Amino acid sequence: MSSLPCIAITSGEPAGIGLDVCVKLAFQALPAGLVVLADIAALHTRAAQLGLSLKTYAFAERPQAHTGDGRLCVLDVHVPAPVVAGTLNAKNSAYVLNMLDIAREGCQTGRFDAMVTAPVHKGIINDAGIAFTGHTEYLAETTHTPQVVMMLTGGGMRVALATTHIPLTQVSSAITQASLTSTLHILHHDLIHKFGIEKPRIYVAGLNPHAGENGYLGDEEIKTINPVLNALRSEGMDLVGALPADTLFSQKNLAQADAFLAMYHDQGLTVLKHASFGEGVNVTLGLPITRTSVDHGTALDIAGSGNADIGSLLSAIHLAIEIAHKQTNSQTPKHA
Ligand SMILES: NC(=O)c1ccc[n+]([C@@H]2O[C@H](COP(=O)([O-])OP(=O)(O)OC[C@H]3O[C@@H](n4cnc5c(N)ncnc54)[C@H](O)[C@@H]3O)[C@@H](O)[C@H]2O)c1
Ligand SMILES: N[C@H](C(=O)O)[C@H](O)COP(=O)(O)O
Repeated sequence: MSSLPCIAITSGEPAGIGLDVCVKLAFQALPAGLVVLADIAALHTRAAQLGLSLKTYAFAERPQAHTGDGRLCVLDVHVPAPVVAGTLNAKNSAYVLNMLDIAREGCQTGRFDAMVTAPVHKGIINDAGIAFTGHTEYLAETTHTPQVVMMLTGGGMRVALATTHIPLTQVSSAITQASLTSTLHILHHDLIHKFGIEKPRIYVAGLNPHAGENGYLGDEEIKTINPVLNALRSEGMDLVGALPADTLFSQKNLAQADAFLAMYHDQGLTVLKHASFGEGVNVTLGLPITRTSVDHGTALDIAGSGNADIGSLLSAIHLAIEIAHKQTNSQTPKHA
């Protein structure tokens, strides 16, 4: 990597606010070269709709430093059907995934140092006949990574998830001793290597009310979670729990935890997004590439209105830059 990381930004679902926040990015200085993947005509149309004077230049090998002077470096990806802000069209779903594939391949070949994703709409991709539950699972599958971990940062906390985009009825059976062990290994490893935390302390939630109340309110803590925590403690991991989820995120614990592990999506993300929505970052741990993302969805209700906040995208880019630098430093041979 040159001293200026090259970050690919996928603009996401074209009917959503991904294009809005990418246009707004042209007016923000950042310490990186940025390449926005989007249909260039759709990007200009959205800029005009927002009343912003956007200039673009085509991506060659490395983008120039992103100075916030109203220009964007764009890798043009053709969108097949007309783009209407706020109105989904399943004919454009393959385009959304195509941008992800180009960014992911670019990270794998070293063309890009990291990818940052603007939001996609899971439903419309499925409507197009493509099974899709999220970027996290899609990038795991397309990089042939058996397990990854979703973690969000924001509001002074990091919250990782033991399960991601599955129905609530499947959560209990999806948490096995093997999956939880692997999740904690990935989380522990990436807190050290991507976040520079020497000895991470991880607070782990139970699954049931009051962490199962000694088995009277559910036995996943006794049968699955606590045996895993005990085994990993004997490997040297600093783990606290399994704790009742309702008091897990107390101010006292926030001050002491490097990360929390929640058992399912809304157990953890409700708390984090309450504290930081609009500034948070979603990062996929365990991937062979660096990927961060916004904390919000496609917000079809405000697409094209000018009301989309760019805060989370900026935070996601800053974290991608930070991780890209850390990865480079850890790969640089130390000379005596
Ligand atoms: N990273 C991602 O790809 C990602 C993340 C979350 C949700 N989603 C997807 O987005 C779609 C819509 O999800 P949702 O409705 O649950 O959540 P949403 O985040 O799109 O919207 C929730 C509310 O927050 C507002 N909002 C969202 N982002 C905003 C921003 N940047 N500035 C100002 N207001 C903003 C919206 O207007 C809406 O009122 C779903 O398909 C969901 O799966 C994708
Ligand atoms: N669970 C994420 C969130 O609430 O922000 C979101 O659905 C995006 O997930 P992917 O990064 O897997 O698309």
